[in-house]
Amino acid sequence: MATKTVAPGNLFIVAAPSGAGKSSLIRALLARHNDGSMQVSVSSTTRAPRPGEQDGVHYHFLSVDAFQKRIAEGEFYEWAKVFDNYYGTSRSVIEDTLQRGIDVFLDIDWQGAQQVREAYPEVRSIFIVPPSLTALEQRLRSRGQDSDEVIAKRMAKAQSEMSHYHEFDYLLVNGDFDQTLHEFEHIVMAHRHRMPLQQVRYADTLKDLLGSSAAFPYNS
Ligand SMILES: Nc1ncnc2c1ncn2[C@@H]1O[C@H](COP(=O)(O)OP(=O)(O)OP(=O)(O)O)[C@@H](O)[C@H]1O
Ligand SMILES: Nc1nc2c(ncn2[C@@H]2O[C@H](COP(=O)(O)O)[C@@H](O)[C@H]2O)c(=O)[nH]1
Repeated sequence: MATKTVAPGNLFIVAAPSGAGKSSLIRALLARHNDGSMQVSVSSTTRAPRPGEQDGVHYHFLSVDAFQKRIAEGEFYEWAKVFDNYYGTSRSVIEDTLQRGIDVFLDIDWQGAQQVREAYPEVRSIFIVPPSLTALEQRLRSRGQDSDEVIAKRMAKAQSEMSHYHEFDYLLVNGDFDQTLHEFEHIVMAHRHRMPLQQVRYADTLKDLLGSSAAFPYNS
């Protein structure tokens, strides 16, 4: 019997200065598409878990020795040192997941994004910025999970991280969360269905105008 071939999934990078809201946006998008068609990659890190973070769910928490051993064994698709800790994406998980036709989101920094673009030119990358530095600091504080020292370190790095925005395919300003989520979803759906962004943006209007004859795979 012939085996059914599955079109590979799409790979997306979502990067932002810490606290701009990329994890929240990915989480919200996945909640809207909870049919198993998309997944966020669980990175490995040497950072200490935050309160409530679970090993294998939020990150795979590793010692520095274990992380370096994995670097030497070529287990990471990309890795980088961010805020004095190592972070990396598992090669086998990404390749297997894409192979099964599932879209994968990488919540990674600009250094990792550069490595992924080299390895996988088809990747689409989205950069998220906050509406202001004041809002960024407020978000880091309201998240309530990092010490003043950690927040100061992340704020000190924010502008140099944002200077890489032009390396990305799309830029989103995360002011109003729901609005940004909509824009994020439009980008993802346009890429997934190989449609021009405008066509996906006007999906609801076209559905109203054309009714059931509008062949839209996109449910907003
Ligand atoms: N548009 C928004 N308006 C107000 N608050 C927001 C918005 N988007 C996200 N937040 C809040 O900002 C905080 C930081 O968001 P989140 O953890 O998603 O950031 P992040 O970019 O993933 O940070 P990190 O890189 O440190 O993981 C959270 O408390 C989140 O609820
Ligand atoms: N290059 C990579 N960067 C990563 C990865 N996983 C997370 N990150 C980035 O690190 C910072 C800090 O994250 P936090 O959880 O400590 O707040 C943030 O910019 C993440 O996007 C990774 O696998 N590779």
